Amino acid sequence: MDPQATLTFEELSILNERKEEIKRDHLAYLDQHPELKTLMSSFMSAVLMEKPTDVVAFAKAHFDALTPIKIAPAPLVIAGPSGVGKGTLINRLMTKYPELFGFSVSHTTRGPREGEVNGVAYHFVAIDEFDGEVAKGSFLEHANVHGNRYGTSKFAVEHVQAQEKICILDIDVQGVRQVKNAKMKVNYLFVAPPSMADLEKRLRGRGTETEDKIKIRIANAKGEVDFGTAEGNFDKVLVNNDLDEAFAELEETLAKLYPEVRFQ
Ligand SMILES: Nc1ncnc2c1ncn2[C@@H]1O[C@H](COP(=O)(O)OP(=O)(O)OP(=O)(O)O)[C@@H](O)[C@H]1O
Repeated sequence: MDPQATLTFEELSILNERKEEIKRDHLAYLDQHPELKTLMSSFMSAVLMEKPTDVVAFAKAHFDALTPIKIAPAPLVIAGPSGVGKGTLINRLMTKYPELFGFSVSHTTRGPREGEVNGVAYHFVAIDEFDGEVAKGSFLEHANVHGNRYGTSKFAVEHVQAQEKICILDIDVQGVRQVKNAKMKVNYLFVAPPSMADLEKRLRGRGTETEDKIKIRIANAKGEVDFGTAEGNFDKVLVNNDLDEAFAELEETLAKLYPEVRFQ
């Protein structure tokens, strides 16, 4: 007898829901491991070319001889409220490990400022072109900032990955939500302030914002910290209290997230 025939409607829907959940989980895993497809199709091609009689022995020899595939390092998102110290930590990283990290070149619809070279500072594009790229799904994330559009294209990130560098994405919480929808393996780090009072002190201390802007940033920070510290949103929440300690913890975190890279 079919074992499912004895289940109640409620049990059946729980079972179906569970099956869907497992399917989603499997698909998410496959999305994060594109190398699996390469491995399996290269094995199948080898089998079909050789047509071995002993497939198991052939498989053993095939996988034993495998040299590690160079896998592009996952980009690193560093998010956190304005003034928390993201830029400070990133500068330190870039200074200490200049060859390990890179930045992607963003697209923008704002005009170039003096000295800004197209393709270096930004890809400067017209609004129509920007919208076209949005429609094509070219952007990992994009936003409107003070009337101008900014976006990080997948291609720009892949360009950094192709140089075997970890692409740092210094983006806000809205950007993080968008990147999470893109099917790309990304590591997520959230930088949190020791307290809101400390955050405010840093923003004022930096002296780059007007009082109104400081107020807006502080008001936004609460929601950002809630999102950043919520279970499952980030791989690591780093509290930037003492800068040296936070940097040491950042290095430890990176060593775990990128076991193939040496951080010391
Ligand atoms: N651990 C720390 N202790 C005290 N001050 C800090 C610390 N980290 C950074 N700062 C100071 O806080 C201010 C803000 O830092 P920073 O500009 O790096 O922030 P940010 O997160 O990049 O901000 P934004 O998102 O607005 O660019 C700077 O003046 C910086 O020197």
